[in-house]
Amino acid sequence: MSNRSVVVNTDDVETFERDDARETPRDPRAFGCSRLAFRNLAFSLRSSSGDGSTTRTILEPTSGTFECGEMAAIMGPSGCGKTTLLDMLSGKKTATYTGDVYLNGLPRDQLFSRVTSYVPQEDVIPAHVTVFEAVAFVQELRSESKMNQSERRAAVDDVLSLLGIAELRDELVGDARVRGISGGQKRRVTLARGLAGGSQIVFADEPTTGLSSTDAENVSRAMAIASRRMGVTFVAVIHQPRVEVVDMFDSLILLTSNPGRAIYNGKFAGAAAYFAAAGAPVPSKGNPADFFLDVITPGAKGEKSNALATWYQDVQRKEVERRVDASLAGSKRATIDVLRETAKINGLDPASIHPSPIAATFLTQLRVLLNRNLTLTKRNKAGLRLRIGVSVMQGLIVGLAFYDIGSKPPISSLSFFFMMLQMGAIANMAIMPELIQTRLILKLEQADALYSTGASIIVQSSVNNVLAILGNFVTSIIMFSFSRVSWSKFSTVYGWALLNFLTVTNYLRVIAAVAPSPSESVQAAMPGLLFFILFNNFFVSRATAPVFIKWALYISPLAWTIEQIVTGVYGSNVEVQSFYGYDASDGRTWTALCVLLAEMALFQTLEVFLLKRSTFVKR
Ligand SMILES: Nc1ncnc2c1ncn2[C@@H]1O[C@H](COP(=O)(O)OP(=O)(O)OP(=O)(O)O)[C@@H](O)[C@H]1O
Repeated sequence: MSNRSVVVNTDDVETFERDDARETPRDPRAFGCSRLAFRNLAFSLRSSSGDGSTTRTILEPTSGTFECGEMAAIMGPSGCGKTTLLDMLSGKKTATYTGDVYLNGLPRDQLFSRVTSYVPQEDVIPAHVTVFEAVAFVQELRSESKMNQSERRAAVDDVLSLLGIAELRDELVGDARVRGISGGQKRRVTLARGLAGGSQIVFADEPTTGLSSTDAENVSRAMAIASRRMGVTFVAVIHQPRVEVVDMFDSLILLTSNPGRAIYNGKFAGAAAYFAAAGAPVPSKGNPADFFLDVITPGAKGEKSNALATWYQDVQRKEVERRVDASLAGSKRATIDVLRETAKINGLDPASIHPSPIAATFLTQLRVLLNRNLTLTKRNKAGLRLRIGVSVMQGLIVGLAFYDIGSKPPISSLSFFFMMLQMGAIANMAIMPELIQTRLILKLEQADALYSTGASIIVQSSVNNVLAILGNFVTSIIMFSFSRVSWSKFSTVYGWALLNFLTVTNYLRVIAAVAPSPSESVQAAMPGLLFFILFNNFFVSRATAPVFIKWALYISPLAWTIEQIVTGVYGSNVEVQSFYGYDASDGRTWTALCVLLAEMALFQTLEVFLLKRSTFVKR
């Protein structure tokens, strides 16, 4: 539960010794505590070629258990299925697999993500938030209790201290372009986010990979402290660990590859004796983890992977099955009961814990997301400057090209109005890459049940739309001033241009919802934009369009917008009327308004639908 108050000293991490980790007393009840069991988790890939379909086994059926507060490592050679096993355990695997996972004696339910969190290999945190804000964001959204600001701050500071990053609280997280904290520190921030959410089980994919040995040790030490003090269970995929890192773990699942199979599944402390009994004694010198990996890596000198896999089946498998049976025979608690029990222990009203996969109410989700979005926008000064600069430049270039067009015959100002609409579409294309980049963060956060797709779309589209509208307004004002078209026409022209702008924006957001990458999004948007641009009552009008394609003019937002601008500005001009093939009495203002609003709503709905369905993070 997030109202946990972890009493630690800031220098805990420095003074923390390995033996402390094992002996530090903990009271898991206050923090909530869950156990996990899994039976026969297996994953295969089917592929069809000319000779029919073939199946490649990635991981053979594997079972095991994790007790409350256990530090469990999953190790093995590259490609043996470590991440696959972690993803299946955490419920993050998107591909089909077989086997079962049980939480507290019952099959995983839809509240599983309220008591677990997943720390991915990459640290996906917005660059412009501070370390404190990054952690507070998760804490606030996953919090089960109503805390005031200072309690909240204290709870976040506790977690930062626990992970030894309290002194970084006001530093920006950063990325390749924004100066921020180091890779090892960022790993600890990601772990802090996992813990701040009150997770009882944290799944971590290679939390120490790519770090200096000191950083790797600090990260695993931080996990060990959280595990002992808060009863958090860690299941972590570990690569080539140093002795100091290995020593933090209680248990080990060793897998070999081709295909992925279990070699060992038990206490770390018992592994050496087990390997000795299996005919692979651990040398007295050196890191036992290195030895285990050497001896189970197919192709490595002296490896015994097949013999050890057979040994596992003959000797240890039954014992592991018995552990699974015992775990399933123990007390059975549904996740909602676990959450409510923990709430009660912490002095909260259990009835206030609602059985939804997302802990925060919709209003809280909106508020927290809006706060972050505004903060990020304010801090990204370079981005803001670019937006303003581009808007002004666009206005100046088009304005100069159409200088004094207002004093020319009406028919010649049509291309000016058309360009005004075009500018909106171009400005929108520029923000698509940004939309797609933030989409990855949103998707990962949604997978951790921090907030709903609906809440993120509402906040993201409103903040983006306000900025885009402001930029478009600046461009339009500059263009209009240069054109010297009468200002009395501005509200008509700009009003319709704005509606068109929002419709096209929503169309582009649909594309951004499904496009695999920023560059592909621009390509994918082209056919639709071309359609709008071509069937716009300007290049192709009702007077000139072939009969079989006239319908296009009835669904293109640009066609309706240009018609309304032209009838609004030059309604009684005969030359304009004959060019377009309508007369001023057509007066289809309400129809145009309804078409544009309906398309806007349709695109918005499509975006929500597609974002909910699509899995950008394929596992
Ligand atoms: N959804 C999937 N679709 C296709 N292949 C997959 C999928 N999931 C896993 N694999 C394949 O299964 C194999 C094992 O992958 P996994 O990431 O679990 O291995 P690993 O032991 O974690 O490897 P490494 O240590 O190199 O990260 C790889 O060949 C991977 O490409």
